[in-house]
Amino acid sequence: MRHAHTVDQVRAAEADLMARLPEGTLMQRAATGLAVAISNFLGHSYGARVVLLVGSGDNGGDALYAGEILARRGAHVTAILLSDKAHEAGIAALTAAGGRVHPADGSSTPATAPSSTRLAGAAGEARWEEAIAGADVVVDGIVGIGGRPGLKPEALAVVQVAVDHDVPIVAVDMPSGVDVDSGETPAEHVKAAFTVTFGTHKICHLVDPAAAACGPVHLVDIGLELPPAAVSAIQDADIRDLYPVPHGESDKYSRGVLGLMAGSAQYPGAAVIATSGALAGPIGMLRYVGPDEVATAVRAAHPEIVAGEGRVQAWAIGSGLGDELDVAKVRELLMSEIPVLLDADGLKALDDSGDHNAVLVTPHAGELARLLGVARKVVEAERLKYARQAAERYEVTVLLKGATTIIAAPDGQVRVSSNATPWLATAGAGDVLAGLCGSLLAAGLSPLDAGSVGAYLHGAAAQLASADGPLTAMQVAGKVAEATRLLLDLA
Ligand SMILES: NC(=O)C1=CN([C@@H]2O[C@H](COP(=O)(O)OP(=O)(O)OC[C@H]3O[C@@H](n4cnc5c(N)ncnc54)[C@H](O)[C@@H]3O)[C@@H](O)[C@H]2O)[C@@H](O)CC1
Ligand SMILES: Nc1ncnc2c1ncn2[C@@H]1O[C@H](COP(=O)(O)OP(=O)(O)O)[C@@H](O)[C@H]1O
Ligand SMILES: [K+]
Repeated sequence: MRHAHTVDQVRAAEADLMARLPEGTLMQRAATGLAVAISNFLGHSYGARVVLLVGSGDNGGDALYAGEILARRGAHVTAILLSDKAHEAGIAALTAAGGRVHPADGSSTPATAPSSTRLAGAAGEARWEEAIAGADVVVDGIVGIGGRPGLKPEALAVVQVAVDHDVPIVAVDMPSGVDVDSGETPAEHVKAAFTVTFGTHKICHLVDPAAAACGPVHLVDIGLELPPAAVSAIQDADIRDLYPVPHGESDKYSRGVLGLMAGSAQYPGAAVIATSGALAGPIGMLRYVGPDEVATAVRAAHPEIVAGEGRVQAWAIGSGLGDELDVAKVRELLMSEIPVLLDADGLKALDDSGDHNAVLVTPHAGELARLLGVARKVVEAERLKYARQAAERYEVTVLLKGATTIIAAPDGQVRVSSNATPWLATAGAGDVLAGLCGSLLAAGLSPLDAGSVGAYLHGAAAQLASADGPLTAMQVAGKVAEATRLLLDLA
């Protein structure tokens, strides 16, 4: 897993470590990692044109010290101060290494800047706009974990010049302006080509919409000792750890039997597609329960299935169920010992009485909004918050679908999966996911593991099916086995 911590957790860990190290050590570690990442990105340091956007805090300090390192390796480094306050020692270090310092108001000397700044500003001739327009890279050291969401007008104006001239922006710790602890982006923010962060990931690196503004995230180890993560992102290696691989003693029953209630006269295809997803998962057998004509269609597409009720280890209920939903029956199943996955129409059977065993629900933002009685766009803007809220209120594990899929358990654990391709946003893709996650539940995984492994395999299969082009839901299902094989290293 890739772990993310809250700002409070990071500050506490930093305070612990700083108490044991000489002053400035952590910032030097951060700045060195940042300088290395920038020079790797550029392919060279000598002669590179680097512009630093420097805010009032230590995030700007990181940028200034990284600028110093790059300047000593022959880069032309210009710092633009966006605040009257800036990291004085960092400014002194940069100017001593030959870097230039400008205020953002177009003059060459900030009236209230430290004396070291004024000297350097007088030496620097180029106006800041020209410096940005001609830069190979702009370093966003405006704000870090101490930042409030949004950019002040002067910062926005400077960032806009970089955007207008297509200059890539490297975010220090995170793109300035995003909400660090929620991944929300309620106001203007930087959109980075990549992000260099320190000590641990922060929630904004893993949760959209902020995650999308980070680009690839490089983690620099600065030696922090951290508590359990607030949010974790599932990775390739986690599939090897969590996937229920059959062994010599396995038979079709012990591998798990899934009961599927999906499809209707109106949406018969959903049952066929969900079955494809389920059979591509780890179960030994699938029992389809639904209208005869849909069962016939499912059997025609998948002769492996068994139609009709029988013993199962989990239920997947809801994809394309339409008017076939039998709320009383579903509620009865929810109260049994058997884990249940609820998707699409099946979500209508959920109540917040807490009278149920292990439940995984798989809504998209619109369905989650209906469950919580809020507008869809509100959920889209605060995805983590609402996934957690629904998990707590309904006492179920919530898998919120989207470019980044969030899986929130009622005990507060949160995982994310972000390996999907936008081509996956196609009708029926959710049915494949419901079948696959149901299959993992039936094979014995907890709702949290079933949701996170299912979402990750679904994303990996979509990448294989897409190869950067269009795909259909059935093609995604058709690639789940190959994705699983690759991730389990059985290829
Ligand atoms: N604490 C440490 O030991 C380390 C901190 N590091 C760096 O320090 C950063 C945190 O530094 P700080 O705590 O100084 O906080 P920031 O550098 O995030 O800046 C906070 C300052 O910015 C102002 N501010 C807040 N929101 C703003 C906005 N939207 N627009 C403009 N100004 C705004 C605040 O008034 C405050 O003075 C980290 O993100 C990381 O880059 C690293 O050097 C690693 C070690
Ligand atoms: N922009 C996106 N990038 C990557 N994956 C996405 C994106 N939008 C949606 N998805 C994924 O596509 C699937 C769509 O599921 P869903 O909305 O339930 O569709 P349907 O109900 O038609 O099957 C989900 O797995 C979701 O996570
Ligand atoms: K930043």
